[in-house]
Amino acid sequence: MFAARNALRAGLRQAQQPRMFSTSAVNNKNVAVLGASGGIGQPLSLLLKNDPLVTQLRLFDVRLAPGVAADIGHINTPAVTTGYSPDGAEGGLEKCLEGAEVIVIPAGVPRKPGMTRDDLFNTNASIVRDLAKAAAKVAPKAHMLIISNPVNSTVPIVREVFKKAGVYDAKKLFGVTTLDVTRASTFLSGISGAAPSETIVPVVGGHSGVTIVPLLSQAAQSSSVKAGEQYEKLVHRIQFGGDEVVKAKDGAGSATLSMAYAAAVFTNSLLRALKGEKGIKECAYVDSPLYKDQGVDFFASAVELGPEGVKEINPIGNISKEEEKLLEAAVPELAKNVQKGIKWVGENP
Ligand SMILES: NC(=O)C1=CN([C@@H]2O[C@H](COP(=O)(O)OP(=O)(O)OC[C@H]3O[C@@H](n4cnc5c(N)ncnc54)[C@H](O)[C@@H]3O)[C@@H](O)[C@H]2O)C=CC1
Ligand SMILES: O=C([O-])CC(=O)C(=O)O
Repeated sequence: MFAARNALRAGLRQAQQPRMFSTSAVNNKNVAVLGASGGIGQPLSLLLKNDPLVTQLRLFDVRLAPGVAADIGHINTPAVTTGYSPDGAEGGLEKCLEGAEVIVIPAGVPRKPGMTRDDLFNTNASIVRDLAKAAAKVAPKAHMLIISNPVNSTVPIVREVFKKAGVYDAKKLFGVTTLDVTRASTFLSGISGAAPSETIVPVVGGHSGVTIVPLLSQAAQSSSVKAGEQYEKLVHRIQFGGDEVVKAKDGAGSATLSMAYAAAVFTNSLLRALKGEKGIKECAYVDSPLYKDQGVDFFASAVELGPEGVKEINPIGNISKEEEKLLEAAVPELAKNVQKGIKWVGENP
């Protein structure tokens, strides 16, 4: 009977431990989420509260952030959670950003059916610019993780804001493209039957339609995909996975839960690298030399993360003829997206 009771207690104790991310290291990381009350922001904040590497969790939104923080703050994990709104008692955006080491930005409007990510530019460009301005002022050394679409253009906007403020560090700016990698893994494992955790597909380029280039030939399970129709359908599904969710949500927005998961995974990888863990790689959209000669200042590829952020940008590696064609289509489109962001913020500083 005692044995049974002890087992129950042990089980409960285990159930009460924060799970999902593994680490036992002591840490001290201050993470801010801007746009924390939204479809992505809320589950992302929940997942970050469950990440033992986060010790301070600062939530900002133009609405509801103190409420979200009060709710999440009751979870018995170490992160001390505080909510900030523009006119709240805790102080506004700048107060939220004080001391932030990692700033994750899912603020902005999502797509509705029939829209492209680029259709969000007019609304989201100024939201991201203003949040970046505050970050450049209050937390200039923070790592910036940009989720707001169109990522291909919002990330260059953040760079220009930081450059103008004289605080730009290319190693610390990331467009979060982890959802593309997550989808590629899920969809390929659905075909091959291998565990998703063992199905790793680098996805390079950018984060919209044809700029999303899955390098299926580099996955261990690549031979399970038949050349021709099956390959083309898989590539299309990875490139347009976002549309699948937008259509299914039928006007109520785009991917939020899978995106929150993907951003929490990326943030955890970065936090582990910042505290010195070696050999951590993620695909991310970064200031990259790979296609700069073609006007593409930012490009997603596998990046080794280190204590300063980007440690090394890996080359694309060996790719198939099909993937070469996908890259040929992606690069000019990406160049346009990058230049659009730079031009806009130049005219709207
Ligand atoms: N990078 C990626 O892979 C993905 C990016 N996204 C993008 O993420 C963005 C957010 O999507 P959802 O969370 O679904 O939208 P949502 O509308 O549910 O949430 C956005 C939140 O941003 C807040 N917000 C608006 N202006 C703000 C400001 N100036 N400061 C702080 N907060 C502000 C809103 O109050 C709202 O709570 C969209 O642009 C969407 O396209 C979505 C999925 C994947
Ligand atoms: O499709 C969208 O608009 C949201 C997004 O970026 C994604 O789900 O990949």
